[in-house]
Amino acid sequence: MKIVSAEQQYNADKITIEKQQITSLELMERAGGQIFEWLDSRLEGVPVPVHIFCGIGDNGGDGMVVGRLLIEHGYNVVIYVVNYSDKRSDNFLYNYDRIKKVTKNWPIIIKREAHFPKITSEDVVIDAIFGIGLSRSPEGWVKKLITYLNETEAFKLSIDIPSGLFANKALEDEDAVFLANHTLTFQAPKLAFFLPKTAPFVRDFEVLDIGLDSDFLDDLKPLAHLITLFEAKNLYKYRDKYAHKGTFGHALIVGGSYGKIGAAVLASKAAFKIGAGLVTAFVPKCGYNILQTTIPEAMVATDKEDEIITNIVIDFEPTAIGIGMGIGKNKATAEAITKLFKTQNAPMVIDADALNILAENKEVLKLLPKSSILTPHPGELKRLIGAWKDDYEKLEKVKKFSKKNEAVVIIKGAFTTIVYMDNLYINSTGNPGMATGGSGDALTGAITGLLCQGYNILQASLFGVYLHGLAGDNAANVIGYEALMASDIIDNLGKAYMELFTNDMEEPE
Ligand SMILES: NC(=O)C1=CN([C@@H]2O[C@H](COP(=O)(O)OP(=O)(O)OC[C@H]3O[C@@H](n4cnc5c(N)ncnc54)[C@H](O)[C@@H]3O)[C@@H](O)[C@H]2O)[C@@H](O)CC1
Ligand SMILES: Nc1ncnc2c1ncn2[C@@H]1O[C@H](COP(=O)(O)OP(=O)(O)O)[C@@H](O)[C@H]1O
Ligand SMILES: [K+]
Repeated sequence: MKIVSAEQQYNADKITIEKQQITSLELMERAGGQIFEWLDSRLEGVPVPVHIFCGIGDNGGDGMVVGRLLIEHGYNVVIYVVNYSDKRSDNFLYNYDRIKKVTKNWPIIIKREAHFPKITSEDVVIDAIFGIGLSRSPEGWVKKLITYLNETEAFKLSIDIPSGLFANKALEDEDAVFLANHTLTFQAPKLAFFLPKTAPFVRDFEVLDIGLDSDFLDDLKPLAHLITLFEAKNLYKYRDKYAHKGTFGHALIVGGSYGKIGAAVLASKAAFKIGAGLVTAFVPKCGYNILQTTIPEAMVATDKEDEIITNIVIDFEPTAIGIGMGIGKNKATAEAITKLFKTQNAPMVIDADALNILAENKEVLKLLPKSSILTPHPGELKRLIGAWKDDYEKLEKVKKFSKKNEAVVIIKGAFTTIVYMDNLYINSTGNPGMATGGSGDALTGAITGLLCQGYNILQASLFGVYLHGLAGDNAANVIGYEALMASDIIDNLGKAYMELFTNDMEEPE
């Protein structure tokens, strides 16, 4: 699914109006109508008090449409005009006027703090104050209104975007943003919905299809792609009936040190569970028995040292390499990585301490093989590219890094973001239960296992992150967030694959 900029959204509106020969009022009616239907199907006629706060732009116009439709259907609605300016949009004015025809209760004008209404926890608050047209952070009494509404315990629904957030620009004042329980956004999600500083204001969101011109949307280069079930399914490579284990490659997992052999175990298991044909784990000597007993399917090669990796010697040609989990930052280990970079041609997934070694030794970074995949969490990323002033600068810095090194960078976290050259991809699966030791090791193993099966570096990154998150979601559905451990993610990878096609297998009605 495409994530578009505010400018692209305005262009899509404009082109749709031209091509479908409709007025912007008709488009607004469509948009407001969708919000109404969403509400009506949930409220089912129950007249809970609904307070709609409308700004004076088109977002406010949407709010007026929703208000009118709710009133027409017998709901208990109070509409407010958040009158922060006298420059009311035409669409707003027209829909403001139409309220007169359906009720004697004319919208209440709010111009100062004294006008703020009482809201109870039983009420519904709809935020139609600012949409994607916000040009600067709300100030004065409008900011106070937003803070006031945030403090109420009512259910809070934002139309298009929580007021105070910019669709694709850094947040200026986090105290001036509506804190929505749910956001209903038009046609395409906004980038702000996925970035660490702004996503918490959106919480849950749904995209409402308002029928904008599909040719225009298909052709445009979006700000980012959201990876959903649809995209994941398209990535899947079917298995040939006559395939043999050689078809699915040989993964080399280089990980572990004394006390952290489990990292290599998790990555090796994940490589198998995602479908690698063969897996060899390269570990310090102390890991030999552990690997052989925990994963009998894996082959094991060991370093000459007992506790750390100092020289990676293997007697086969790996299809892909996953490296870094639990290896530590010992000088000899850094040297072993340098040598591996110089001698190996297989694509590599570089994680954890291997990333820290890269960050601390710019000479090693220079040797980073082209077409590598780096999987930093935000802490590791900061060490690699330096600090950033906001989420947008971070993404620009990572794009630059990706281009310079021809590498895929996977920024892990909620809404893991995959950066390749100038392109951004945002993952839609995963949950806070996955914030647990070892889940990153499982991801590295999974991506390595996909590379082994012929997925290219971008495909393996996107598909691996999606399946890893989906497996985590499946696990959380059964055991909850708290009990979830990295092994549960790995155990659910098979189910995640199957879920890709669950709907396809259902009998047509
Ligand atoms: N154009 C269309 O056909 C459609 C537009 N839609 C709605 O239109 C919205 C965008 O509408 P607008 O472009 O009118 O913009 P908004 O309604 O987001 O409005 C903000 C208005 O206030 C002004 N403003 C911005 N920041 C301010 C601040 N801090 N203090 C005071 N004033 C400020 C802006 O100049 C703008 O006119 C979308 O988010 C969506 O809800 C939908 O109805 C779908 C169709
Ligand atoms: N709140 C969250 N929502 C979704 N995914 C998460 C969340 N927290 C962590 N994850 C995922 O779990 C993994 C954690 O990786 P990492 O931080 O490297 O952990 P570790 O080093 O313990 O293995 C990443 O894939 C990340 O995207
Ligand atoms: K809004």
